[in-house]
Amino acid sequence: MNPLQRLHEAGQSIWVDFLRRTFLTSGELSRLTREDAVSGITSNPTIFRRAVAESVDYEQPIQQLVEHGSRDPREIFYQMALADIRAAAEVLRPVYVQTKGHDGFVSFELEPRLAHDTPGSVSVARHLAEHIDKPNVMIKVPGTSEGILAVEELTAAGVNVNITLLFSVATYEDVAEAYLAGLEHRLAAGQELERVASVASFFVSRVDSAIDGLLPEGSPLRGQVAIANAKQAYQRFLTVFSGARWDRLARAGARVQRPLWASTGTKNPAYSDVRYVEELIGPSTVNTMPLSTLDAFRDHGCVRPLTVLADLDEAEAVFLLLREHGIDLEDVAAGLLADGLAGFAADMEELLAAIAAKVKPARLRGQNTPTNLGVLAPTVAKRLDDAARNETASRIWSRDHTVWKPDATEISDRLGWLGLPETMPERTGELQAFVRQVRADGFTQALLLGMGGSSLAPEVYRRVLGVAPGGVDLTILDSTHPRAIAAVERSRDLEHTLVVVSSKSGGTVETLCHCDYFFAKTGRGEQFVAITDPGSPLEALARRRGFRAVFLNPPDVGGRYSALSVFGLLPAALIGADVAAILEAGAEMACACDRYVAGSENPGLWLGALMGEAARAGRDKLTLILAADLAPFGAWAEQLVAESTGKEGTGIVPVVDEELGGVGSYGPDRLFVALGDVDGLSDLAAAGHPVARLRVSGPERLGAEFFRWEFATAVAGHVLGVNPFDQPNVAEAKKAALHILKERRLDDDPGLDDLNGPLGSLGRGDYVALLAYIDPTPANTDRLQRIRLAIRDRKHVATTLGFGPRYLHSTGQLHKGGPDSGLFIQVVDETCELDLPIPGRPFSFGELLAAQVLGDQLALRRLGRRVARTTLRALEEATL
Ligand SMILES: O=P(O)(O)OC[C@H]1O[C@](O)(CO)[C@@H](O)[C@@H]1O
Ligand SMILES: O=C[C@H](O)[C@H](O)COP(=O)(O)O
Repeated sequence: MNPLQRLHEAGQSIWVDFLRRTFLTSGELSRLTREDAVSGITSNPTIFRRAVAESVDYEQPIQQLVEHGSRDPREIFYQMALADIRAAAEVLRPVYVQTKGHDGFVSFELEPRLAHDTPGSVSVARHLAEHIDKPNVMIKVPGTSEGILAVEELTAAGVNVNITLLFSVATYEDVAEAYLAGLEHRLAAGQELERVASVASFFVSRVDSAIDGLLPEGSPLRGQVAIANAKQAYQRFLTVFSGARWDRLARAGARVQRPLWASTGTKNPAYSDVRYVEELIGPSTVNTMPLSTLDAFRDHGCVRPLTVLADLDEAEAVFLLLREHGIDLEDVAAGLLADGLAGFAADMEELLAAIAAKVKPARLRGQNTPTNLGVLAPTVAKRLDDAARNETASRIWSRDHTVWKPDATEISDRLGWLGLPETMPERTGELQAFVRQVRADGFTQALLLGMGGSSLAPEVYRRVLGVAPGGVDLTILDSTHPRAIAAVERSRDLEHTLVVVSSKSGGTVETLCHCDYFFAKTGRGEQFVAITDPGSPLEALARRRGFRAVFLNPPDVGGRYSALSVFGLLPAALIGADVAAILEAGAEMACACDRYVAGSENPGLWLGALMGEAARAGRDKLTLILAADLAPFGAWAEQLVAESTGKEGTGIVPVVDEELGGVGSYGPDRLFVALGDVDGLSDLAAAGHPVARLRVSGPERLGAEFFRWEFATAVAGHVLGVNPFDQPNVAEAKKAALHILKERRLDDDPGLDDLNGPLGSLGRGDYVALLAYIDPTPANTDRLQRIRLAIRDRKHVATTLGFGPRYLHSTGQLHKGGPDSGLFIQVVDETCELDLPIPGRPFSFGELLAAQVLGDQLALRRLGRRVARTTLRALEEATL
């Protein structure tokens, strides 16, 4: 017999304080049970943290779980850990059977966050016990006062409990009392007692570590207190589990709650490495040992039976002396409990972080491949360090509004986008069923009416993905130009067109006017569907008019953050896109942006830090260079970035669809971000412009890109110190336009301007925004694009192009709230012979558009911004 076997013979159960997958699968545990009389296992968050972080055992299981759709590190942890616990329970089952339920247990610890939550502990422990579904499993509950209350309830419910983190004899007694009370409940209820088992994990070596530090160097008390403390606990055990009260329970089949000596690995190398085993040998006890202690004891452990009962007088003397030193063991125990919980909590967090780092699927790894961040590299690196220190990503995921502003208004109720990849899969069935019915009812086309956040993502889906077999063709209308409306109307078979009215607020004037216009044309509610927030005026209108359906979106999702909500996904479903795959891609990116993924590994955090720091360093022209198959994504990202960051006099000016030029075309105010496969950036990088490349593996990855940019924009807002979820200046132009219409002030229009002055005013760091209130045809777009490039190359300033009123719901916020560096050139029709009335309104579409031109001009002028009005032809003459 080796010393371990002799220890077993002396009445002590030997458990190992260790767990790892290969420990089970290699047959090692099984060998230990055969050769070393090992009869149990304990685990805790530290053990799991080390198992995952310090071995390769979990690489493959994690990848497999990810492939099966698991994303959340916590969920992955439970899947893996519980699989291990079950497997260990199987290995130990023969012991359990042979000992008739006395031994052969595996312990799994509750998360430390439940330590002060009795109902939470009870419910999670019961759930775990049911879920693991093995008779020889114990759930570990900490010995806090709330934990002890849970022990009573759990015992009464027949759950095996291992009470952990016990340092004080008084607390030990409370624990034993809770166990007895739990058994008595069972007895009173006529339930069996025999299958209920429990151990009380009394920690040993940690007590010496704490007390030794309080004693003077060379004190003979050093290294004595932990064992004396445990011996006292054993004395209490003998008392509690004897006498009439216990006998009554024992007669009904109850098992004693065995003291388990935990923390028996020697921490102080000056002490014997088997000290906390040799000194505490006795019947009805368990010693859980780390593998090193197990090996040491097998090698040179000495079994003197009943050491736990030896030298009790000395133990008493130790306590007296301790008091003379003014050390209160109860205080020390309380501190050790608090430290123990904090340590396990930290290990749990680290464990989840380690899982998250492995979860990130290979295809999202290395997403951030900066060609050359040049001058920005140190500031971005510093920002990422700060983010790690301040737990920025973690706080964003915890929806902590103070990441942005001390006031929660329009922040706390705007963070729903973070959860969409997780929550929206529930609704895909509903969306697809709707589309099937629409098709079955003969609709072959769809027309989406919406502005900004309610139309830009649908437009990206439609233009990037096309219409799949089984989908309906989708057109988006976000112009009030009469010719654009007439063109849309002409291009479709209205009778077979489903009209999607999309507005979060349900009060956007353009959308409601479009809705009235097309409703008057068809008069059939079943041709219409609304997407809106619960309780909006559009919901009421849709119900009044008998729309075919009303899709209510979660109200905590802001318009420009709604691509992965119903606002984006219903239109995507209509064109036959694989909505589940879009969300899957979004979920992968959400996972890559997780709180546990730090620094440059976190695609959203990294991009946000880059955009924000670039803007702070004067490189506020975020120039997006998109691969051809992703080009339509630019308009969506433009709204997201501009409307989110352009406020309080700061902001990022997104520059999209500006053809790539030579090095000389650009000033030092640019940051280039390339998406997908694009060439031609090396010269810019070589010339010192910061250039970042984001890998996108194909259009089907749109869901991931939406999420990446949303997260990045939220981070950029944090870096700039603004609230990225409001749009405080949008109302100014809206109000002005409605006032003009109400007061019939269209005749006050100041007319056209000479462009020489404004163009001559352009300086370094400025940008020119072409605001086109003309028909947004491809031909007009081409002409405006040529003008942009000419201005850029001649004046070395960034240029943007937006059609009105569409841009009002996108970059309009930035124009008014952002930095005062824009020159705004409104491009209007020379004449417009066509106008369209709006049913039930005292103004036409032509008048609405004219009022919007004037309204925005007034709003810009009031803020002292440079604004000029011209026609396309005059602009060509002035610039080409
Ligand atoms: O979805 P709604 O409420 O019609 O709003 C459309 C757009 O208008 C804005 O509120 C700006 O006017 C955007 O933020 C929004 O995306
Ligand atoms: O149940 C076992 C305990 O968690 C373990 O023994 C603690 O040991 P430590 O003090 O070495 O961390």
